[in-house]
Amino acid sequence: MRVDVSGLTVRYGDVTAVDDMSFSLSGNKIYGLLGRNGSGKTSLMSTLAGYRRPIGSVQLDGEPVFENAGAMRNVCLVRHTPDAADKGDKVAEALNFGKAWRDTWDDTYAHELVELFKIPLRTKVGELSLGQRSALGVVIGLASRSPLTMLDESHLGMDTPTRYAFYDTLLNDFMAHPRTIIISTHLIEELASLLEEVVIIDSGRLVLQEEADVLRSRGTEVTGSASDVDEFTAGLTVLGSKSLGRTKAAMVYGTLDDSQLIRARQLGLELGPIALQDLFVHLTEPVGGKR
Ligand SMILES: Nc1ncnc2c1ncn2[C@@H]1O[C@H](COP(=O)(O)OP(=O)(O)OP(=O)(O)O)[C@@H](O)[C@H]1O
Repeated sequence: MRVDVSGLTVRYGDVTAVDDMSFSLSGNKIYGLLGRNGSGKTSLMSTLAGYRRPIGSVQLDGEPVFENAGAMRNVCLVRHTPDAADKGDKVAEALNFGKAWRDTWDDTYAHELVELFKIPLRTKVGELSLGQRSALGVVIGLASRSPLTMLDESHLGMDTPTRYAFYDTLLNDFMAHPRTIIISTHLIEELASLLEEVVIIDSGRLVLQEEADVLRSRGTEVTGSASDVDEFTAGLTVLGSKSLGRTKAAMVYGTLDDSQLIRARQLGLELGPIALQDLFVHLTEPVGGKR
């Protein structure tokens, strides 16, 4: 499903959560929506799901989503907890709700996932542990097979092995059933290999939208003897560095030109990729104010 956002603003009283944002997603990819706390991710996704009237325009496959039941049936937004379900409902009832609401729902898959994540079907949603509630959200998101599926930090409560099982499951299911999946997360490195395209927002504004590989290629880790690394990185944008004895590794932002690559070779420096997480930190406003 294609997503077109144009001049979108979301306000809560005096607070502008999304500020005149425009972008398009061509669809059928796994997108990472990255942004610091309070940057507007949830507000943006709620608007994409048609939960609030947009100031500006939000179109899914060329149709406005707000007050458009047909378009909304093609969207599944899972937040931190499965809000589709009443907390007094049992898990099985929550799944039935998903099935009733979504034409693309795969009930057999939903029950496979419930088993995989060991979610007790007869327990009330409100009585699940945090991790089980997160897993239920993820089950609803995946089994919905919605053309636009948005997972808003929905895996946050899962422990590490469960999160890794979720990442594997997500990728396998996406490959079998390509659709537009938008995931917001603060655990960027864990998810980085799954993301095909990245949208970074900050203070309600779009910072960049880029293929994940292209974004990664914008940074380089330079490793070698501390003095050589210092010489090489003088005048470059260094995002951070770490030292071990006389060896130093510095993260450099920006593409290196041919002469810099030759110099690196002359100095015997090792050049490697940089973590998406480090680029993200650089591209968004630091804690405490402007860079
Ligand atoms: N219901 C609301 N009423 C008033 N202000 C709100 C409301 N929801 C969000 N905001 C404000 O809008 C801004 C964006 O919040 P939003 O939840 O969209 O950000 P987020 O990127 O999802 O944050 P986080 O990563 O912390 O979940 C914040 O300043 C927040 O305080």
